[in-house]
Amino acid sequence: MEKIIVRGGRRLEGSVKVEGAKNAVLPVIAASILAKEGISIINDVPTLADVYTIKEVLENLNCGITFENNQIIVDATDALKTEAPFESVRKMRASFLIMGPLLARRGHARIALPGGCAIGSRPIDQHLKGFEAMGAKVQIGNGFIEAFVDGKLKAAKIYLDFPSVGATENIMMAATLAEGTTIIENVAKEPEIVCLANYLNAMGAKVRGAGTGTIRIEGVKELIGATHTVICDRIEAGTFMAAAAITGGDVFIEGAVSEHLRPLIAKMEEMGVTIIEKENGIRVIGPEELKPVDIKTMPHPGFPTDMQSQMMALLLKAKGTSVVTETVFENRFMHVEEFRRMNGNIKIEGRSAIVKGCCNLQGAEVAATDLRAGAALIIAGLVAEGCTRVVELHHIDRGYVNLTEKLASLGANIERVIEEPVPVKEKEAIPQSKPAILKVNPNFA
Ligand SMILES: CC(=O)N[C@H]1[C@@H](OP(=O)(O)OP(=O)(O)OC[C@H]2O[C@@H](n3ccc(=O)[nH]c3=O)[C@H](O)[C@@H]2O)O[C@H](CO)[C@@H](O)[C@@H]1O
Ligand SMILES: C=C(OP(=O)(O)O)C(=O)O
Repeated sequence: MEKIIVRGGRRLEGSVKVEGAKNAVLPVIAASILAKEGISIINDVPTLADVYTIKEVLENLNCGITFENNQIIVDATDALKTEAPFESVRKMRASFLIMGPLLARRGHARIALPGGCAIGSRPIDQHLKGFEAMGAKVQIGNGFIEAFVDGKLKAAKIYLDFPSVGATENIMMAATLAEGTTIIENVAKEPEIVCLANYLNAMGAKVRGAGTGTIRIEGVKELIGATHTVICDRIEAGTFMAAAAITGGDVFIEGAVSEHLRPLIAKMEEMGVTIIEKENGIRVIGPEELKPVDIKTMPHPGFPTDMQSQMMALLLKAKGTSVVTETVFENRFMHVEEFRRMNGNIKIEGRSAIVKGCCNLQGAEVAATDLRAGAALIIAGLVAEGCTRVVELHHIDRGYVNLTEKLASLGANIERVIEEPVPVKEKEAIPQSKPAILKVNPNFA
């Protein structure tokens, strides 16, 4: 079984470079199928499992797509198929983002229902409400969602019940080729929405207001392929900020964009972390003692849910009690049980977690319950006594490129290995601190 093994106690120092953002590149790749003419060149694409998944989804739709040297080239000019099977949607919910572009370009899409996942049930009602308002007929059956439109989608005024990132993106993409001007209100304002709007506009779309609460999209006749560079990953940047801070380290995070990280910077400063904002990144200097803070996750520009678990790791080392409230996903506290294995003192009360800091974290065998939880357990492992072994690494590979290597380059004692299960009898003879490491995974060596 593959594991990441962290031995706590090292201070992180040095410089680390952030990749292109997963949550920006996935909708951009989905949007590339809107181009009936010309190719799209997408730069700074991270080599993540999710990127390979969406590449496969596009290949199955009959797109030409190559991925080399962090660049994706998409040729969607041939006739597109309009069906995405369960396999691709099951692996990654963001596959559903092809629904809007397919409806706009082909007037039909049949996509397997995404289903729930570890962090919550994650319905798609707001996406569908938008498509229906634009004239699509939607039906659900046999595990699929099928949507049709007679002729072209028609512009509509749509008010989202919640500023859903995915619904904003899907409806925005669908509206680019609709007849008339669509207005979407109460939309998500995340930097990834702005990144997608910029790409759509480079393709010839007329999208205005991305980054504010209302987006207006004047439909155009057709879109052509364009070149686009995706923004830096603010969540990967935030993960390194937390890792630097918890070890009392001094790390420069190259590529981190301060404007995208305001809520995190504010909370870290409240905790006593020194943040120096530079043009090409952020320097983070951890204090000797972290102060407790309360956190409530909210849509952007509120505190990001995707940083909640990494921040909880940090709060476990703060001197005092903090309250973390999760308002975006109903079930995003799965990591609490894993922190408890590491001697974390956390109590859940409804949507809040009461974190009693300054506990003596201890290394343990723990499981990544989602990609950010995996990163959070590694962060806790950096300061835990002894050895932390993190399993279920496929989650981490969805969202982080070479996380182990990057942390090791900053001085962490961390490695990714394949360990074979030790038979029960032998297990008794092997001391816990010496794992039976058979080989280091060559892909991550
Ligand atoms: C690939 C990607 O970009 N993923 C991000 C995106 O996910 P995603 O786009 O799935 O997240 P949403 O913003 O849509 O979801 C936020 C909340 O709205 C609810 N909801 C959403 C759609 C809908 O039709 N109905 C509904 O009730 C969800 O269940 C959830 O409780 O934004 C999340 C919130 O910042 C991040 O955690 C994810 O990392
Ligand atoms: C929840 C996340 O991603 P996704 O929406 O792709 O599951 C995340 O990036 O933390």
